[in-house]
Amino acid sequence: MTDQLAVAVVGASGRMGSQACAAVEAADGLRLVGRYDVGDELGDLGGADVVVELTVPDASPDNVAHCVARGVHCVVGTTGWTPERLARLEERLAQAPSARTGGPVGVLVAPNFAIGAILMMRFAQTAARFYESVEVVELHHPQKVDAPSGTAARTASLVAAARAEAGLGDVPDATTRDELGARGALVDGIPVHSVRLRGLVAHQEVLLGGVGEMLTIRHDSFDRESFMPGVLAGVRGVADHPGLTVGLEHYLGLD
Ligand SMILES: NC(=O)C1=CN([C@@H]2O[C@H](COP(=O)(O)OP(=O)(O)OC[C@H]3O[C@@H](n4cnc5c(N)ncnc54)[C@H](OP(=O)(O)O)[C@@H]3O)[C@@H](O)[C@H]2O)C=CC1
Ligand SMILES: O=C(O)C1=N[C@H](C(=O)O)C[C@H](O)C1
Repeated sequence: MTDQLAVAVVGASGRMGSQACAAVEAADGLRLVGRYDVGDELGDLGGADVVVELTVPDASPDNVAHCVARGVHCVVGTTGWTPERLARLEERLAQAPSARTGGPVGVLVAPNFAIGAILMMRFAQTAARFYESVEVVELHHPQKVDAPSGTAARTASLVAAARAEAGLGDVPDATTRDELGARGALVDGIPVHSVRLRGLVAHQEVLLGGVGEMLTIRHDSFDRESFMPGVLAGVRGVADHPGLTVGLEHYLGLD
């Protein structure tokens, strides 16, 4: 029993948090030691070695700071981690005490835990330099509070970086009037469109256009079960990845 990894979930009553609790309880070598939700005192986190953080963008940075200050590794699925928030977290990690399990603290911020979504982002990154046009369409359940999705924002950033590295300029677009915002949000210059529809879970298309052709890269999460192997991979791997890691791909040999 003692060599089991102790895991606490923050946001434990939520759609993702409740499934993460069940996945941890069912996993070999893991022990669920705490469930925390809004209004709960995080305190010593039940003696957890690793916290899984699945709350809301406004709460996530403080929850993660609490874990880091106590030397507890953290696997973060919550969205809203802007470059500025990530930079502040890196500063905190540089001053963090050693983790309970030995060595420096690790934090994984994973915009998406589903393997297919990680591959979709990687494929889009690879394809980006070959296409003049690219747009991202993300489609989610209507309970989602943030737009665009963390996955879409991350995809757009990765694609924009790949385009810049290849010397591509702005995506072509003759629009001069868009009072209603019909052309979507621009993330690092890439248009991102958010759909909220009853019946959906989490879906994304990356549309890449060239002369006379189009490539569509699509991923669908039909069930939140699709995120759980990634959550568990994060929990098991975070102690071996000190400091800040953004994206589960870095735990999966996709570097
Ligand atoms: N990385 C990934 O693969 C995935 C990431 N997500 C992201 O995870 C996050 C959670 O999603 P989802 O489970 O659907 O959302 P839910 O709203 O279902 O769950 C969020 C939970 O966090 C609780 N909560 C709110 N504030 C705090 C706080 N300060 N401290 C502790 N708990 C708090 C909420 O309580 P209450 O309802 O009482 O306010 C709720 O139980 C979102 O940011 C979402 O985008 C979602 C799916 C996959
Ligand atoms: O809120 C959700 O549901 C999801 N959130 C994450 C995001 O914003 O990218 C991951 C996934 O898309 C599901």
